[in-house]
Amino acid sequence: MQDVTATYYFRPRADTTPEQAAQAIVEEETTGTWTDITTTTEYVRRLDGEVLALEPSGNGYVTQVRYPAEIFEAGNVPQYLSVIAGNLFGLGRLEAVRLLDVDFPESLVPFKGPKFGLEGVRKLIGTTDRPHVGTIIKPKVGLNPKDTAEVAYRAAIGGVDLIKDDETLTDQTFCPLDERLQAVMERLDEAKEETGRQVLYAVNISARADEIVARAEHALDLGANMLMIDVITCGFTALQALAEAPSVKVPIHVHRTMHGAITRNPEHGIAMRPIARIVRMLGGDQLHTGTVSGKMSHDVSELKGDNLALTEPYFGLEPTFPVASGGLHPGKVAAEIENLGTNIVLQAGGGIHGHPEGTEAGARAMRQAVDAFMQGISAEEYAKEHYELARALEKWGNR
Ligand SMILES: O=C(COP(=O)(O)O)[C@H](O)[C@H](O)COP(=O)(O)O
Ligand SMILES: [Mg+2]
Repeated sequence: MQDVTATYYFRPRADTTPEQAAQAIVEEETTGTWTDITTTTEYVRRLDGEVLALEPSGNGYVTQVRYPAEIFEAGNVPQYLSVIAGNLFGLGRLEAVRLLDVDFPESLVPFKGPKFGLEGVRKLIGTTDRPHVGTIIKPKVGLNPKDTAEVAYRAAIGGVDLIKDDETLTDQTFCPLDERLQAVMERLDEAKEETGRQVLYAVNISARADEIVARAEHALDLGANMLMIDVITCGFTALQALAEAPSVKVPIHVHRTMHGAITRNPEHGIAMRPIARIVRMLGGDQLHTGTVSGKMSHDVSELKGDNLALTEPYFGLEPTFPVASGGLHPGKVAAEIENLGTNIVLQAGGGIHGHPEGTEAGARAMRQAVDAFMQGISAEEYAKEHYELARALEKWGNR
């Protein structure tokens, strides 16, 4: 397809037929408006949209529509979104509408994608096939730089591959970014001397758009080996600016805080799928897409498709490493890997720092749960000879 196709679920208002509703979407987003107009000339007609398919689904309908590629400005993602996910959400003739997926032609994917991606991050850590284990420093706010670094050190000694800031921690006075980053990197160097393993630390540089690249460069000067961005609150182009900056030579970890306002309602909003595609196009090396068993609301079949969108061949772009996070602990590891496969970053905040014997033991327990799965042994069985895992299962159970 040379053009863009988008798939929507919708429920029409009582006085509107499904055909009229689908047509209202394509007209609003292409050449039409609510009434006939006198300014449409013949040459404009080639930019009309088209309803390609329409069928009943659940309480409403699913439609696939075609938007001519020419109405898009290549490379301008805010403009893409204004078409595929713009005014249509407010149309009164639709009681609810949800963008499920979008398919762009190659001409509209002039992006370079992830600089590292799944394989690049694996190379940095030195893994080939096992899931990565990450931790979010908890409490999410409050610790000073020294204590943050101590928690990071403990997690690194315990065996995590990745340590990250939480989404609300940026550069507040209780834990200034410079001090925190320097302290954490120093302690991670210390851990490396002891274990020989380099651990990534994703420092959250989320900030106003016109400052984010400078903040990233400053963090890199201070030794950052990974950057983190809250992509929905910062905006997609903030990610693009970071990923495309020649000075940014470390992977970018993408958190999706606020996505629930957009993705969660099964009848209205934007599914995670288009967001995942856009984050990959714009250069996110790792992206949160959710868990099958964690604390955040989730839909397993959508999640599997979202992770596929991050990893399947797509115009030669590197795959983005999917991240499962939110309410995970060692007892949940097997279910996550069974459903999501081994190309996954499994993150635990509470599930590591809540271990009865502390962060280091918590990190060991998570790694042991992954090792057990990779060896085809149940967590319960493995726990018989792995004390930290046993303690974790005792506290949280094995599911
Ligand atoms: O801090 C956490 C999880 O902490 P914990 O491990 O203590 O629950 C993340 O912000 C959530 O994963 C976000 O959810 P999502 O990944 O779905 O965006
Ligand atoms: Mg968080």
